[in-house]
Amino acid sequence: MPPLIVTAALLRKDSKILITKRPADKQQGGFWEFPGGKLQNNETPQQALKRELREELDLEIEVGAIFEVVYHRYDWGPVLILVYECLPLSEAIRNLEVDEHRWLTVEQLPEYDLLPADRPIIDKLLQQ
Ligand SMILES: Nc1nc2c([nH]c(=O)n2[C@@H]2O[C@H](COP(=O)(O)OP(=O)(O)OP(=O)(O)O)[C@@H](O)[C@H]2O)c(=O)[nH]1
Repeated sequence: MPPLIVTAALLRKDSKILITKRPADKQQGGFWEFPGGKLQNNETPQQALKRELREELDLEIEVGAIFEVVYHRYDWGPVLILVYECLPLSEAIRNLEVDEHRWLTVEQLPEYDLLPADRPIIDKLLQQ
């Protein structure tokens, strides 16, 4: 089975990174993650990220360089996660499709239950 292509934003502000909590009723609900989502139809990854951040958080972003690519097999199938460096273009965030959001230092990330596929991303951040 080909992997599900997913985009995720490494959104940085004042040396902190944004994580969001998946709603309980969603697949893998209750886990924290880097905001983003699946690629739709003809979208580029950058377009998908911008759309997802708008839908989930009412936030406009600038998408920068790729930070990491993660291949992970869940029991329901594989995902390929494209993680991009991103910057917020405004201050306010609304929890439209997420339960909560937090700005964390890299050191705080391991204290949160992030999705299993995100482990290599956290490790890379900790190494830098
Ligand atoms: N956005 C995001 N997805 C992740 C991360 N890590 C990870 O394993 N995933 C997986 O990638 C998939 C993303 O799907 P999603 O359900 O969030 O995407 P979406 O918003 O387009 O979904 P929907 O339109 O069905 O609600 C999920 O299976 C999720 O488990 C992450 O850090 N960020």
